[in-house]
Amino acid sequence: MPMETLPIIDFSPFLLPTSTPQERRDVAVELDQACRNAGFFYLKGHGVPRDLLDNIRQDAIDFFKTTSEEDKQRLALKSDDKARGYSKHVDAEKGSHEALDFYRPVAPTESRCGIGQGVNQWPAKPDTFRSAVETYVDRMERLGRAVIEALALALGVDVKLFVSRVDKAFWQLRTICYGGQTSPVSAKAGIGEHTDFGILTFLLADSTKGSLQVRSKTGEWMHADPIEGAFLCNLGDMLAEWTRGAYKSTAHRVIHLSNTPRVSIPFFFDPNWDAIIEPVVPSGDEETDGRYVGVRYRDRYIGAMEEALGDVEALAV
Ligand SMILES: O=C(O)CCC(=O)C(=O)O
Ligand SMILES: [Fe+2]
Repeated sequence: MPMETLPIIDFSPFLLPTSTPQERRDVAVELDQACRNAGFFYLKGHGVPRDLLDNIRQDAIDFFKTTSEEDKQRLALKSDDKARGYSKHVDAEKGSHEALDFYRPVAPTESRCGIGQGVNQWPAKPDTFRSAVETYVDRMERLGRAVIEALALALGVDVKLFVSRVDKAFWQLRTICYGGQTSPVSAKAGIGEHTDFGILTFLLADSTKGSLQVRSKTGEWMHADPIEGAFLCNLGDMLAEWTRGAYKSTAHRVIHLSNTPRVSIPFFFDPNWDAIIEPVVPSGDEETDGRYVGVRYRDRYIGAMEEALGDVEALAV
């Protein structure tokens, strides 16, 4: 299936204070359609300044290009939190990659930290990395809330209720590097087929084509190449839960075959750590109703992380 089948949505009329209610509604309807059909769309006119995108992308590229193994290991995930820091995922079948991950800080609730609880570990170099991440995250949280408002408008549900579940979003910012493939291919670079488990993912990536693939409605894999200046967005399992499956949390994977590395930066806009995610749309279909009974986001997150951590090579204590 050609790439054009993923919709490209201009979000600017929703953000502009001068837009009419109808113009805002039109954007909301476009988003709603994309969420019901592909579960993936490109978002342009998002209002995140270009220099913020360029800065974080360049710092992430520089980090992976110049950081020694020793310095990476100093940033390795801590054994309690298991979330924030550097990790190398090695999986011969699904593909391998390395990542430096940042999360909303969460204070430990018990005497010792648990999974997902802790503070970020910042690399010393590039020295602009921390401010690039913090400025970017601040803007991305605003964008995430604005998209949620648009979806609430389209779904005809209480905006305040929707926003109250994401106003302290447990965001995750991953910086990922897929190694360049040598010939013959030694360790396959990539990430196995999965759905994201949060609400919305906003992907920023370098210009590499042909690596990220999305499962289409008919079950075929299609490439989702970057469009400069636009985010590639997809929905996570929590949004499917909210809408009783009307919105699709679509499977995707990365198979990176190029001989140069690829750097990608997904921003995961997830619910508040303690949010209970219950469907917000009325039930209608007796067959599917039983499947959407509500989940506590934190429980879902911890379950998903325990599974994902199976292929992490080393954890620091
Ligand atoms: O690297 C990419 O393009 C996608 C990464 C991804 O799907 C994920 O981290 O959940
Ligand atoms: Fe993903």
